[in-house]
Amino acid sequence: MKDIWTTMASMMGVWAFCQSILHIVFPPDFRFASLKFLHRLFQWFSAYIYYDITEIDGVNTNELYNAVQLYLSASASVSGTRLSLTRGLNSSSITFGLSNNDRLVDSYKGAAVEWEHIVTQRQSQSFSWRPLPEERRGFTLRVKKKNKQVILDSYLDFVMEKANEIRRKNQDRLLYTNSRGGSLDARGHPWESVPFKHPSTFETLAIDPVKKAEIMADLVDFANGESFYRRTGRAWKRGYLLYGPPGTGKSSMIAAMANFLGYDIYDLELTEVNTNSELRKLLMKTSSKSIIVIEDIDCSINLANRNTTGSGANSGGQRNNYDAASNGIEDDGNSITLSGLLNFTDGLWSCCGSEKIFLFTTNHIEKLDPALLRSGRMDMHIHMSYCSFPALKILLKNYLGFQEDELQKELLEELECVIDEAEMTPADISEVLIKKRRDKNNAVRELLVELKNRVGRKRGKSRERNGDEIEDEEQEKRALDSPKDGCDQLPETCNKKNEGENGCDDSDNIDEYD
Ligand SMILES: Nc1ncnc2c1ncn2[C@@H]1O[C@H](COP(=O)(O)OP(=O)(O)OP(=O)(O)O)[C@@H](O)[C@H]1O
Ligand SMILES: [Mg+2]
Repeated sequence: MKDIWTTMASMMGVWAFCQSILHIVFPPDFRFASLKFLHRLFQWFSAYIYYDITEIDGVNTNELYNAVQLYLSASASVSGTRLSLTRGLNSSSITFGLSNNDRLVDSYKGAAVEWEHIVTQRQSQSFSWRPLPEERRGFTLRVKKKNKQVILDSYLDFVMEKANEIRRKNQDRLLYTNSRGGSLDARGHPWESVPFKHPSTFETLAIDPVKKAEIMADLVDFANGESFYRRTGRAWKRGYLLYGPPGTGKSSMIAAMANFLGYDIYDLELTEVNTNSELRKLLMKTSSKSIIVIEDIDCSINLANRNTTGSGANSGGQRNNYDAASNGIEDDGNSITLSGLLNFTDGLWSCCGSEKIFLFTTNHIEKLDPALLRSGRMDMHIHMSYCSFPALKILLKNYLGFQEDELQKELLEELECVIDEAEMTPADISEVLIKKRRDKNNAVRELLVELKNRVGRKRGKSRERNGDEIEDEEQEKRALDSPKDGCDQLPETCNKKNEGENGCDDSDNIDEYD
């Protein structure tokens, strides 16, 4: 034992002596250069290559760092023993992350990669426009040199894509609005956002199940159709027009679509947009995987006829048929045009970003210019109609918890008999069901009474109208038989051709459509 200690002491003495000789013979610069050389030599012979992904790239946040953290959170939650937990703003779930100096092995297309999370204290605060965090964080990615190409070519893109997917899944939907007019926020953004928490889903939506399935299949095809759209040279976007009377579920359908696809909603208030270029800027600032909504499009702008601009379809920013008087706005030539809106939905700018849905709603489809309705702009026209019998069954299930076989057969038959003729909207029916929901059976009976009353009133009115029409016809006949001086015009009759969903008493619509 004593011998061992003596040998070790003498070895350490020799080592100290050699070190002092090295210090004298080789100056610090030389030592540094030789260390660098040794490092290079090591790298040359090493089978691995290392990539550092730091949290802050200069003064900007490195998006790749955040993406890697999210991506690894999916695997870390299963395999890690010490994990960091985070919950982001507007996020409804917790994400896991690697703790300091933890490692995780991943594989991609047969290539194994190793991630290490490295956290060090920042030595000194160098000058910067914004304060930097005290810790310097980063990931080091270790890959075999032979796999370098596959990692650079597609693995990092794959990581970014997966991270976006996880972010979308974890984060609440956002509802954006341009209600600030043309002004921008501090980051130059024209949209304001709030978390979107609308509970409407396709399950709660009371529409014909066949139509519902068709819409859902169309949405799925769209969301999965990236390669199809690329192959056919089409912009990856789709337009839906929802039309029908008030209270038939157009807004609820928008919310259901957003919840189904997990998209954000941009609720575009056209009356807040002053020029075509402002409209374009708004479009440019929308993200992919989003639904751009213009509600009540017929009320937002006069869309009767784009040719009245006298300026062609692509004349963004020029004056048009904006009916300043009827909208109570000074016509100062600073207004959006129909052609601007057409370009917004199907022009070159409409495809900035991708995977976007344009969704317009209206109570009066007949008021819209055919150019706006054509395929490519509004690919699918969805008629939201009065409550049908299959839709009623959905409402009864949702509001009262009734399954179809729980209801008396006779009651169901009676409901089926009157529901179409009563022309009651799902909104009106839900109101009846909400009020009486504590007494389920009574609620259905009350609804039946209400439906029957409506049918009675409608039949009464139609009898009155028929009576008036017969009277009118007789008067007309009498007038023709014995024309009086200065009365050579026929009495005005209702233009059935243009009769909208709400009957023909809306003479304004008919005039404008003609
Ligand atoms: N098809 C439906 N399925 C389920 N609920 C509906 C449906 N239609 C309407 N409702 C109920 O009625 C209310 C009003 O519906 P919604 O706002 O979607 O109608 P709308 O067609 O957008 O009306 P408007 O044309 O006036 O904007 C909603 O809160 C919803 O609960
Ligand atoms: Mg609505």
